[in-house]
Amino acid sequence: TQTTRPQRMLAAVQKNATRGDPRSVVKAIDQFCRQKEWAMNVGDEKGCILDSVVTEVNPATVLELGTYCGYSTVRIASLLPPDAKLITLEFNPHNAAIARQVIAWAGLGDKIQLVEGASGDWIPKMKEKFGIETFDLVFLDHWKDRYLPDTKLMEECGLLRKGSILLADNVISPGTPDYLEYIRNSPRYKSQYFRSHLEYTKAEDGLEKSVFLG
Ligand SMILES: CCCNc1ncnc2c1ncn2[C@@H]1O[C@H](/C=C/CNC(=O)c2cc(-c3ccc(F)cc3)cc(O)c2O)[C@H](C)[C@H]1O
Ligand SMILES: [Mg+2]
Repeated sequence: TQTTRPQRMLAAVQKNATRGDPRSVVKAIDQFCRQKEWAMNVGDEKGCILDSVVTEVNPATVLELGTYCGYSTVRIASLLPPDAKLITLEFNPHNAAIARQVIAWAGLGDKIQLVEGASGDWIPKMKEKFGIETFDLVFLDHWKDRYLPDTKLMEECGLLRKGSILLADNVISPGTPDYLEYIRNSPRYKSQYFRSHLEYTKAEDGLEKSVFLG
């Protein structure tokens, strides 16, 4: 029977990456997407911007919205300090199952908590279920029309503190107009656009980095 793209991506990781070596997992997925099949991972070019933000913030707590196959999950977790925690939300069970295996192959299981469920349901439970006070860094990469409602929900749930960083993928392609309008005009955020390209293509895309001012 026909395999899915996430399954083929996982097979490429298991074939070409070294167990326990997160950067080789990232490299294997990028090669698969460049040489075999495009997939909506943040990719190598925007990934370098993501790396620089993660390194600069050096977060103890990270939330990722939209795991998909775990590419950015592994990329972020590979740069975290020893006791840091990354919680990633994925509501599609098939994607979650693939991502768990990608994360395991990278050997990052103890840094990453993959929660299978919808952001709207789980953001309000972060404190009680995971003992999280606030997030130092949030990476938004799920459905583009959910960036704004979920950001407002995180504000309401007190999950952002003065200095928390929001990093949003795809603010140009596919685009997140309502989120950009809000975050760039709100006095509660200071935003910066990092121009880049849509993963594995020459089309424009970029990441919006926003600091919550409290
Ligand atoms: C109500 C649920 C909300 N809460 C949720 N809670 C938990 N998990 C959620 C929630 N909403 C979604 N997810 C999961 O996150 C993933 C979804 C990711 C979505 N990403 C894109 O659509 C995209 C498109 C392009 C693109 C660009 C150009 C093109 F031509 C084509 C494609 C590029 C990109 O870099 C992109 O990230 C995953 C598939 C999905 O199950
Ligand atoms: Mg994306």
